[in-house]
Amino acid sequence: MLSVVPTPVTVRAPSKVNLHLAVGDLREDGYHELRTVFQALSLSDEVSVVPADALSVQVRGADAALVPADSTNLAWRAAELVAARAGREPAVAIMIDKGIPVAGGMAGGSADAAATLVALDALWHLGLGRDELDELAAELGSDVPFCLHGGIAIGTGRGEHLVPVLSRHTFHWVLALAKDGLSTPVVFRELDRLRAEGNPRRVDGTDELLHALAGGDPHVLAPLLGNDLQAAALSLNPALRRTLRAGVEAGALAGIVSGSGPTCAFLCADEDAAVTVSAELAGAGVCRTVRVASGPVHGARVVGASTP
Ligand SMILES: C[C@@](CO)(OP(=O)(O)O)[C@H](O)COP(=O)(O)OP(=O)(O)OC[C@H]1O[C@@H](n2ccc(N)nc2=O)[C@H](O)[C@@H]1O
Ligand SMILES: Nc1ncnc2c1ncn2[C@@H]1O[C@H](COP(=O)(O)OP(=O)(O)O)[C@@H](O)[C@H]1O
Repeated sequence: MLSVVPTPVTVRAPSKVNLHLAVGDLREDGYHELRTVFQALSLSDEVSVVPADALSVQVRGADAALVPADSTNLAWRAAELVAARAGREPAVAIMIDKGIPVAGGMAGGSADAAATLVALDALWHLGLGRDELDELAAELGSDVPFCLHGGIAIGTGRGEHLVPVLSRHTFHWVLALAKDGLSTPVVFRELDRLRAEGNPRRVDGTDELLHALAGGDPHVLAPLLGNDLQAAALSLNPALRRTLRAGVEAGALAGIVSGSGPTCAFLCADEDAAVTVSAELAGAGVCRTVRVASGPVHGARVVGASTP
């Protein structure tokens, strides 16, 4: 008798860089009020789901050993959440192909959570609407809604309220991945400590930055990039100063810490410049490895229902 092998559904989800990240006050719920401009980058994860007897997570890729393969994995939590919403058992095997650095400030776990929501919506033919997916995403983490949407967006609240920003231009980046990750809550706490002690400089408004995005000239955009968490990430990992300097010396237009770090993101003039900067940075010995990426790219999206 022929047995039917289930076909996996595969979803690709992007990483992100915060072009602008203004951190406001600490709220009573333990989160900080944010205003941020996200851009989705081509460095991405792929998540495949297939029916199974019980829920499981497997992770592949260079950083796989750093990712929990249990119920603390954000993809696992996303599967439980969609299953509860659909009133069914989360009986799926989840395979994560990791391209996004772990604990790097590039929303890797959030990308996997967003990808799992989209994959299970497709696998189980749930027909969840945008609003429902957004609501589930926001329950999973502050960055998950953006990983669903992709593109460029302004995020407010704890980052989950999104307004899309239209841009017809592609920007080219080099990412310097660090040896060790930084914990997001620890970086926010360090910023609170620095602010209690003194008055670290805060980023300006976003008007000029949004204008520069519309114009598409990376030379205009470069000096407008800013991140309030950068001072905290540098305080916890002072070696990042050297990485930031090396990227600019290698020819990048500007370098910033991505989100809570420690990945450093360098904006380059064009694709050729990004390749040159990445080669120089790789040889400078200031980071674990380098990647070239571009953005904006789309959010979590089905890329295949392939035969295994
Ligand atoms: C800083 C940012 C910038 O985009 O991203 P990363 O650099 O970590 O990727 C985000 O705000 C991170 O979002 P995400 O990683 O989803 O964080 P969550 O799981 O929601 O929160 C983890 C912890 O970070 C702190 N947190 C997060 C968001 C926020 N607006 N204020 C906070 O203080 C809280 O201590 C919270 O418990
Ligand atoms: N699917 C996942 N991918 C990566 N990390 C995950 C995942 N699920 C849970 N984690 C945990 O979340 C932590 C933060 O990871 P990540 O989302 O990559 O970084 P960041 O919050 O800096 O963007 C990791 O150290 C890991 O323990």
